[in-house]
Amino acid sequence: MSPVLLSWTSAQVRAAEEPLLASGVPLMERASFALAGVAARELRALRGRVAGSRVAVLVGAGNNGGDALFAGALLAGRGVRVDAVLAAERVHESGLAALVRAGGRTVLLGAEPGGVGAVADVVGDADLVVDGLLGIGARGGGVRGAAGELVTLLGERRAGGGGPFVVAVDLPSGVGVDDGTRAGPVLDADVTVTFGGAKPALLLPPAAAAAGRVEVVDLGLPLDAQPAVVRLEPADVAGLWPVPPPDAHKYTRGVLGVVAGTRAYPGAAVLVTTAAVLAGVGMVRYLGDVADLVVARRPEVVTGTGRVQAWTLGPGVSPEDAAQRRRVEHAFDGIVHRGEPAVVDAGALDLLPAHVGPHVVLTPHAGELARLLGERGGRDDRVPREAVEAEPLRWARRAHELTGATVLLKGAVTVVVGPHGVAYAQAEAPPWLATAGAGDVLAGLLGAMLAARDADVHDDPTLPAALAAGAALVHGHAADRANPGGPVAARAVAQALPATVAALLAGRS
Ligand SMILES: NC(=O)C1=CN([C@@H]2O[C@H](COP(=O)(O)OP(=O)(O)OC[C@H]3O[C@@H](n4cnc5c(N)ncnc54)[C@H](OP(=O)(O)O)[C@@H]3O)[C@@H](O)[C@H]2O)[C@@H](O)CC1
Ligand SMILES: [K+]
Repeated sequence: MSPVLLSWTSAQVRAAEEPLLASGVPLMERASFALAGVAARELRALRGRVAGSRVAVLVGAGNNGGDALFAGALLAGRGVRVDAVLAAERVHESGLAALVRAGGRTVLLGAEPGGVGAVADVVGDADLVVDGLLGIGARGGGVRGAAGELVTLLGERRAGGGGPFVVAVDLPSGVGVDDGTRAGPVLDADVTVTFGGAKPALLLPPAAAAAGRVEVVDLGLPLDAQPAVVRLEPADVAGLWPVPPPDAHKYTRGVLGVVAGTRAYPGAAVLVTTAAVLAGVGMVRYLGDVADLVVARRPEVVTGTGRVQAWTLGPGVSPEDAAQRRRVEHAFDGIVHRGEPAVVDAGALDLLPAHVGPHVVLTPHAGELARLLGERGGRDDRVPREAVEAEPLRWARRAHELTGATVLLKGAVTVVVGPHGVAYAQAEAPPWLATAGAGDVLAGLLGAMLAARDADVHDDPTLPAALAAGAALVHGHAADRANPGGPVAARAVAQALPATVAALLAGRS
């Protein structure tokens, strides 16, 4: 078992398994053995024993159902009472034979007196459910037919706090495998045992929330293509963070220009500059109307124009404010003509030039992304905020296509897309981080990273996406460090940055 870091699409997984299957490698045997091991471990945790417990196995028409049947057979062989619910007339033949041989019982969904409701009662009374309805062969749109009804009934039980522990086979059934959508009945899981490598749905919102804890079973698949979606882990931060060399001085560590805040929203200026200073940028140059307040709060900040390596533009800026608007537009000059990297947030999103490069990182939330798509795209791009939330990867990609920028879409899981198909999904943010000013801290933190690594950003157009994902990770960890498991104010998140970065660099986080 390894942590979930990389995910591959169903097509990539199929391509990787093909040569192994052709040479007779028993992939299903390995998969179902590992699956049965996880189920047995969970039963022991739940009931204190394996033998004598009750497991319901949900079996779809494909190989996902085959995995579940073989695992069911192994569990039956260990004294578990196994009831297999067959959701299709034809299921994996040798899996079914193995289950029956081992003493498992079967019910055919739809043929039972009492209908789906009666089957839901049997399943609901089990200690543990093995969900083998759909795997990478799922076509999306949720689980269809009677199995979909069963999934809905089981979901209602879970929502009511009841219902058995669910172990999903490969994926929670019903999710969009490659796009992370949940557009119909989905069986939410406590644990997902996924084979070969993770799939995008296990990392991407909104589907990822259905997966529970994800365990990857290594099947030795030759997955050497670029992963579809990546999740950075804490150990990756050291490779991204601009650790100063011994001969560093403030200019080599980067100067970040900040256009943020107005008299009406002065707090954003303080939060952005505080975060950038505490993230260790060489120098912050603040441009705006609340310089006195900024300097009073952060005496390290300088004011007035001058050379910068990167920009953070937009927090607390209203495009109607003529002076701030001019400063943002002036900064875009350097960004477009000299290639200075930039974070473009909030009010500056409305002032973005028609086309920029991936050295510009947009940091919208779903509502802002919907607005940007509506203004810059065609008729099909005019979607409400809810559509962006339902398919964040798709719409972040679309915004990248339309603008050329790297896009960091904020949410409970933050999605980042860049050029050449790179995509990240970071889930570190505790729900407490959904608070005013948290985005300003992220914008300052990411600006500091871009300022210090501006030369590398010129050389590698995919680096801003990695830095943005790294910033999201650091941001989430800082919130946790500021107040583990409880409410947190944006300023406290900024103040936690130095210790958070030190812990991540030392491998203590
Ligand atoms: N990767 C690996 O290395 C290994 C992979 N293995 C396992 O194989 C799994 C993939 O198996 P698979 O290809 O047979 O597809 P799977 O998801 O079981 O079902 C396809 C069936 O479902 C149906 N169906 C589709 N959408 C539907 C919907 N919304 N609602 C209802 N039905 C729907 C579809 O019907 P159709 O739409 O075509 O009419 C078809 O009949 C994989 O996830 C893993 O568990 C391991 O055994 C070994 C190692
Ligand atoms: K499944």
